Amino acid sequence: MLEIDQLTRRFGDNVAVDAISFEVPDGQLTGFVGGNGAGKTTTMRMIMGVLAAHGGEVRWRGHQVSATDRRGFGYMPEERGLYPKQPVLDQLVYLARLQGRSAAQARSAATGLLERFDLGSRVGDKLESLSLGNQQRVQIAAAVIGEPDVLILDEPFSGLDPAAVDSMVDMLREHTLRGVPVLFSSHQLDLVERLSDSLVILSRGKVVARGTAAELRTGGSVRHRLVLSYDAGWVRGLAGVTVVDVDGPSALLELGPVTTDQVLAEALRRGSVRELAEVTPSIADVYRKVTA
Ligand SMILES: Nc1ncnc2c1ncn2[C@@H]1O[C@H](COP(=O)(O)OP(=O)(O)OP(=O)(O)O)[C@@H](O)[C@H]1O
Repeated sequence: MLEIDQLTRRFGDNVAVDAISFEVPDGQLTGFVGGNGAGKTTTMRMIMGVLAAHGGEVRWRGHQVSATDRRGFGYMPEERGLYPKQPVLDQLVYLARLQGRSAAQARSAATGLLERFDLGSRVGDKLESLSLGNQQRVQIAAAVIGEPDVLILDEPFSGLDPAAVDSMVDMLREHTLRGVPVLFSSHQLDLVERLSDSLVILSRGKVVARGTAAELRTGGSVRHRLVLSYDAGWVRGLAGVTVVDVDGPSALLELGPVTTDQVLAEALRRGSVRELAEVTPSIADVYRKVTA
């Protein structure tokens, strides 16, 4: 398990990452979400040691992470790490050699990955000659080629079409099955909800929510949608109810001490009721609420 404990980073007066703590459990895909400037890239850079922390620490398997540990971490940086003007195969072979593979092993691992990503015919091409989506695949290949102990991926899915996302996720799942903790950042909440075993939501340098998608969805107050055959404005005066929204005959409510039976009875007393149902918030709803 990778543990982030009270990690802090300032740039001048700006506290970009403010004493954040969370875990990236073994064998899990942890989605790291937050708006522009929330501090995701800065956190990942501190995890990788490319940026110094001003407080807190990163622990790997219970001890403070060392440079040697980090050599076993696969990293896809925001600025992407590969050389645009070099052939893709050569770059992957070079990286695998740095991880201690023999020339033959490195070549076979690199070729295997490129073939898997449908780039078998492009191995000799310069990176910059590939489409952006294919460049992205090669960047991900570079992060995983050393069979890393940990994977830190900054926006790995940006620019990928849905089929490419699925094939990347299948590949990442092979690493989580080996027990590897994977932390990936993304702005695509639907994707994060679908892929992640757990989520960490960052806002203005602080962790504002974390847990599985199910925990986050049900952790907040449960809401109910009430749809009437007449105007729902009267619910504003109903004791024990917080009115989130009223739009003509429909209302979104958070029930306090009052029960659904009581709301239903009151609504029926006034006219007919079309619907009273519990509403499960989406991760996007949860995100909007915790980052507001
Ligand atoms: N090298 C730097 N010098 C000064 N300020 C920086 C530097 N790097 C990041 N920051 C600031 O730190 C804050 C966090 O930025 P960071 O890039 O970590 O956010 P992010 O969540 O990755 O955003 P995005 O989703 O836009 O990539 C921002 O206010 C940013 O301007």
